[in-house]
Amino acid sequence: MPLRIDVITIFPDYFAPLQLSLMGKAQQSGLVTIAIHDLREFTSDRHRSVDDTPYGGGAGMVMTPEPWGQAIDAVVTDQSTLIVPTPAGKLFSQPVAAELAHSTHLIFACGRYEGIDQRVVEYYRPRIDVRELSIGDYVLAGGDVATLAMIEASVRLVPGVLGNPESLVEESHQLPGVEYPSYTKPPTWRGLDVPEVLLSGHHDQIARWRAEQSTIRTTHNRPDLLPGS
Ligand SMILES: COC(=O)c1cc2cc(CO)sc2[nH]1
Repeated sequence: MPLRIDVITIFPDYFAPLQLSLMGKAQQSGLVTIAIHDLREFTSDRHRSVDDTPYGGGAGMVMTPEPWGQAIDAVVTDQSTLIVPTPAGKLFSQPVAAELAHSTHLIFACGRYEGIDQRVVEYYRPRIDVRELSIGDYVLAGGDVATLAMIEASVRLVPGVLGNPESLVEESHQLPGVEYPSYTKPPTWRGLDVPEVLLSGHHDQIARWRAEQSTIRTTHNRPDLLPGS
């Protein structure tokens, strides 16, 4: 059963990259089908408007609920998971990507402006799985880039998408923390040598060196990922 993804957005062109590279191949292989929908196709006024001023005042504009209701109703089934990217959401992570990779149908509602009228989430929550997700502690101009990131992170975990599942095995056995540094040919580049141990062929010494490098890097860049932190 291929994973189906429907993206609803006012910027369909943002999703052209999904036709490239790994994401493109995943679609050609039939493992994943991705459809992009222009929210304005679901408006009914002459100006195809999608936003209005916020109740309670405040800066910016809020996306009106009806076009979203029409657009989501056009694709939703009882197997759907509705994902709403928002800075206020739970933090997206590799475990969440793995969950999404094993879903049947994902609907991404890409908001812009100050967000989507909250009643859209309230309306679908009793009917299907609804997840408000952020991709990090910063604010983008809309949910489109967040959706691209979540789709890429999830689709690469769909069984069969990655030609070499070996890289997934390494990833999953990754010690808590960040990855060790990688090197390839040439052995010397602009006077800089590849660490000797990597050319030694001593696999247990290489494994030890890589574990040490991972710990050093994690301590320096991501102490929050160290065990017991
Ligand atoms: C890390 O930032 C996000 O995940 C993010 C998602 C969204 C949606 C926006 C407009 O509705 S702004 C924004 N930022």
